[in-house]
Amino acid sequence: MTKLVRLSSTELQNALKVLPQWRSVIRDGQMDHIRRKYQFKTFETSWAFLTRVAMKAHRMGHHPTIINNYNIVELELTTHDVGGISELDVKMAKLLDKAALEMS
Ligand SMILES: C[C@H](O)[C@H](O)[C@H]1CNC2=NC(N)=NC(=O)C2=N1
Repeated sequence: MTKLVRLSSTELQNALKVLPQWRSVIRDGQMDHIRRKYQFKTFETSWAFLTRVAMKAHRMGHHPTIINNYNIVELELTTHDVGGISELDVKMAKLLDKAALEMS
């Protein structure tokens, strides 16, 4: 794995062009994490998705913050080691969107 670096605002905005449902969240004046809300048909489908999220997180050693409310799942991604958002967050967001699409 290449060394992770914090993405600049421009780099992140470019990366999010292919992740239109993800938003960057500013905290203390700088980009802190990216987040996305998913809505599934049922509670069970939400948890089928979250099972896949958990397996990907375990494999990648990268763990989203997970909020679940029945059929709504909200995920947040940040890279603590760089104090912001890195390529790893963007890579994981793409993988999670692919998994969610397969669950729809
Ligand atoms: C030591 C361990 O691999 C690191 O702390 C990992 C764990 N999971 C992680 N998950 C996320 N989202 N960001 C991180 O920076 C991170 N770091």
